[in-house]
Amino acid sequence: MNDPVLVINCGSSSIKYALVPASPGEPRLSGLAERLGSEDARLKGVDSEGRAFSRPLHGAGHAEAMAAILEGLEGQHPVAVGHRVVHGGERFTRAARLDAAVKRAIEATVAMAPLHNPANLEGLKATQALFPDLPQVAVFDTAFHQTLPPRAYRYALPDTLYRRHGIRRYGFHGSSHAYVSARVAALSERRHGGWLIAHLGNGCSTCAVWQGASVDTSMGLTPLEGMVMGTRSGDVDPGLHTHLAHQLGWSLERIDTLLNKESGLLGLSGLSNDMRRLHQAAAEHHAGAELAIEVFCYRLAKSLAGLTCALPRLDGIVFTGGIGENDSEVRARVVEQLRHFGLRLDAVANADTLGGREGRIDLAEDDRTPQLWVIPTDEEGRIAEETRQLLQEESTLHDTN
Ligand SMILES: Nc1ncnc2c1ncn2[C@@H]1O[C@H](COP(=O)(O)OP(=O)(O)O)[C@@H](O)[C@H]1O
Ligand SMILES: CC(=O)OP(=O)(O)O
Ligand SMILES: [Mg+2]
Repeated sequence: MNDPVLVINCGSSSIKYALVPASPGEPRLSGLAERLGSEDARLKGVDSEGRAFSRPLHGAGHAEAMAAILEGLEGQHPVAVGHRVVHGGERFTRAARLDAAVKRAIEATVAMAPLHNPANLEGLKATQALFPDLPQVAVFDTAFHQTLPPRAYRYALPDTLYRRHGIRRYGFHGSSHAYVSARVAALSERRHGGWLIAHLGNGCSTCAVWQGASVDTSMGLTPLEGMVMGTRSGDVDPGLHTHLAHQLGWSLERIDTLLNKESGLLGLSGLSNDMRRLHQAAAEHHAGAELAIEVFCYRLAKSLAGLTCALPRLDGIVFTGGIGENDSEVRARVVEQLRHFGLRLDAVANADTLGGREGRIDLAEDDRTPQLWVIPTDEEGRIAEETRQLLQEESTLHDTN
């Protein structure tokens, strides 16, 4: 493998990794350490011979899991490490080399991404200890959305909260929205027009992209705002907090846990945060699962309809993430609820586009009907690319000085 970049995406209870080679055609080593901190912790992935593996990690935390991941990468020689960092505040409009000041800035945003940034910092620490000589780069989820205009990023709150405390919409899943919007512009003759992206994984967000730049997005100050997610509520009445505190005596910590970990698909269904499981249960008429899927689709359609206001022209909608890439039923239901936009779903292509395949799923024949696309996201590829770019620019700068 030539000059690969090791990409680390440290979540609250998992670490995803990929060794991304310089040439796009070459295979990648990749995997996932999941359920960290529990007895069921496991490491799964694909080894250098392309064989799938899965082994227990028995109670491993982030540091032990990272050591196990690196053990599996023995004999590989990454040239750099690119880290996904979820919150970069207003300071980071692009990737940054990890030095002490950048680390302090990431620490300062922990309060705004409590599920994500502490885990990202754990990942940084572990890889720096294991790879002290490699350049490490932070690639921020928020950076792609730094092009939002004030009408999209300002909340209707007193000015000082923004000016002094940075309270505004930041938006997340930037590497995914950036990759997918660039990919659809390369695939469609409509190029860098007006696109809506629906990133539907465990976290879900929508984004309006005009001429390659993010102009509005559903997530906000934190990755809790917007759509229904696996365990996150998305939008609720902001009066809910006071209501729960006054009427039920709930603490802020309790409310935070409710909204981040016990809500969304899990809360509505009372069953699972996993969309596949919900479809199985809905097929057996589980009322909670049916309701969870219905609310999920309706809220997604509503979010996409709202985001059309951010675009001078709607060229199309792209679905991505585990649900967006695989769930033809969710796609069909969302498209049906957006019928006012004249969308025409190709039911056969929709049913066939699964399992990491990209393609168009509409029957639009004229140039006014918005197109519909499925494009598997590649956050790791994008993070590796940005890491490489930054290091190349730094070395060019170095050479000319
Ligand atoms: N074939 C499928 N049909 C429906 N949903 C799926 C399918 N495969 C994966 N998913 C759903 O995708 C979600 C996870 O998405 P993913 O992008 O892998 O998450 P993450 O945000 O952790 O990267 C889960 O809700 C899972 O059930
Ligand atoms: C920001 C965010 O929601 O990320 P994830 O989907 O990885 O939880
Ligand atoms: Mg994913």
